[in-house]
Amino acid sequence: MAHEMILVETRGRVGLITLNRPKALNALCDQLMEELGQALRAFDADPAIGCIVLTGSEKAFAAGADIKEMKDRTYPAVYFDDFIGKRWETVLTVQKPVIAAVAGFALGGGCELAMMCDMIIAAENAKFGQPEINLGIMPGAGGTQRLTRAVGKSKAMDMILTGRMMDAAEAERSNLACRVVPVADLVTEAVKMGEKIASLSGPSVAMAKEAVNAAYEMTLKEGVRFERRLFLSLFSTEDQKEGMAAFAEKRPAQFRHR
Ligand SMILES: CC(C)(O)CC(=O)SCCNC(=O)CCNC(=O)[C@H](O)C(C)(C)COP(=O)(O)OP(=O)(O)OC[C@H]1O[C@@H](n2cnc3c(N)ncnc32)[C@H](O)[C@@H]1OP(=O)(O)O
Repeated sequence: MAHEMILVETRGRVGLITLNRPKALNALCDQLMEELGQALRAFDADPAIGCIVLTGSEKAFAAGADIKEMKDRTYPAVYFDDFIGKRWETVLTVQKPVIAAVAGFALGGGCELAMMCDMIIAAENAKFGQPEINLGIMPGAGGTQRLTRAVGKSKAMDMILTGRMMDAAEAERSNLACRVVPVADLVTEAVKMGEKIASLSGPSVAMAKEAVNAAYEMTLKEGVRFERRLFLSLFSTEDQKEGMAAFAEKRPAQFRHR
């Protein structure tokens, strides 16, 4: 399907989605979020794709929800439209890993969207923030929860209550980003990481992702039990037989994602 606000391409087994609304710094309007949801669902359903990279421009990953679009909305309108919920959370339903490759501003909903992904690679110029407080609102797409889990209460309070931005080095130090790379290398590095993941067994990658994400929602005991169930179930896959046989035979594994 044709998209106006995102670019969709494939690089080997990696699906690359680029937010492409440069004049508005990739502000996340309803249409953009609909298009993003469609692209994510399509890549998730495509057996030729093993990992997804989501990126923006050099200046902005995304400067948040579209303030001009939402400023005159009423409470009944946002309530009955399930504003945020139904359009924003598709990324959370994707079984394949999603890497956020962030350059420039990742603010408000932009930071929240990046945090909904499975990991964040930051370019050296990345700036993360939850500046909603300056607009007389607060984060509404998971920022108070995911930022707090990532960087801890004190730093999350600092950012959310003052609107202060965090640069890439601080984001890596604070566990918000898994690595920092030069701006010019961002997409190449993210795709390289995506290709590595996509070359591995699809079922084990998807289940490992599910188990790590479960750590946010379960007690340690429940999470370990959940992990054990998934781990044992992988002995029913061809890829487990192939991966272990390849090790024993000292040759590279040929995973078939089943
Ligand atoms: C999801 C929720 C519930 O959590 C809510 C939110 O996300 S609320 C939004 C939170 N984000 C912000 O408050 C950031 C708003 N933007 C800025 O503060 C600045 O634009 C900046 C610091 C990111 C960049 O500043 P600068 O380089 O000076 O560029 P600008 O001239 O300000 O912006 C260029 C152009 O983009 C438009 N723009 C930027 N952000 C948004 C936005 N979030 N929504 C709509 N439009 C946005 C800006 O208006 C400019 O366009 P023109 O007015 O020149 O046409």
